[in-house]
Amino acid sequence: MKVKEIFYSLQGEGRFTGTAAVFLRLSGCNLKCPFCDTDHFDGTFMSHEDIMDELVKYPSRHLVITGGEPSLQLEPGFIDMLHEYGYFVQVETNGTHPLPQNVDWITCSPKSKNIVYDRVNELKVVFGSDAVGGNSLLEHLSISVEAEEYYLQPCDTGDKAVNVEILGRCVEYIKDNPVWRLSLQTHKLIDIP
Ligand SMILES: C[S@@+](CC[C@H](N)C(=O)[O-])C[C@H]1O[C@@H](n2cnc3c(N)ncnc32)[C@H](O)[C@@H]1O
Ligand SMILES: Nc1nc2[nH]cc(C(=O)O)c2c(=O)[nH]1
Ligand code: SF4
Ligand SMILES: [Mg+2]
Repeated sequence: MKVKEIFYSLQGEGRFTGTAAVFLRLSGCNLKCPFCDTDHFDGTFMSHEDIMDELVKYPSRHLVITGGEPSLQLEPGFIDMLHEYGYFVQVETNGTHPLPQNVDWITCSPKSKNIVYDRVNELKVVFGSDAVGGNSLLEHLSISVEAEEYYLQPCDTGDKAVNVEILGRCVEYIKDNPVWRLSLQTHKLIDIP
């Protein structure tokens, strides 16, 4: 697989915020979101065994596979291998391409109408970027995806004043639509990876 980076941190977003987690960031994506906060372009080709050797150096068995778009590279056999080593496998996906069925937790953050899921574990919608239609991206995309948990994550625009304005609207939106919960990118707040 083409790997951008492997690192150890706390899950900063959504349901497992604050959980010590190993991150496997895979290279490449099929979308070009204008607000994307991640460099996922180059990378190193690694075998499943090479990746496993890196992951087990860290004590947590919560693995977050992200990217880029991990669904473009993940195979069920690799998830089986992770399970044999005791990992709980959470995957961050844009939802445009199916994931192996043996993934433990799907966190879907849609940006396109072409979503292959009717239901995921966690829906995490980026909120408030003009580039994605302002307030409710889901309404903008006119898709419906069911989930166990629903999060709105204010868009990090890189401009503090704009971020504050987006956060204010996000809070008001959640107060009016209480199925949603706030997901802050807490790793950025405390300056960890
Ligand atoms: C970099 S993406 C990689 C996984 C997958 N391609 C996706 O989009 O879900 C990881 C998470 O960061 C979120 N994200 C990306 N750019 C963001 C930004 N500027 N502000 C807030 N969240 C952002 C995405 O929506 C996604 O939930
Ligand atoms: N700490 C931390 N938590 C995260 N949760 C999802 C991330 C991602 O880039 O997918 C991410 C990330 O980049 N860092
Ligand atoms: S789908 Fe995810 S990784 Fe790809 S460009 Fe959008 S936010 Fe970035
Ligand atoms: Mg990130």
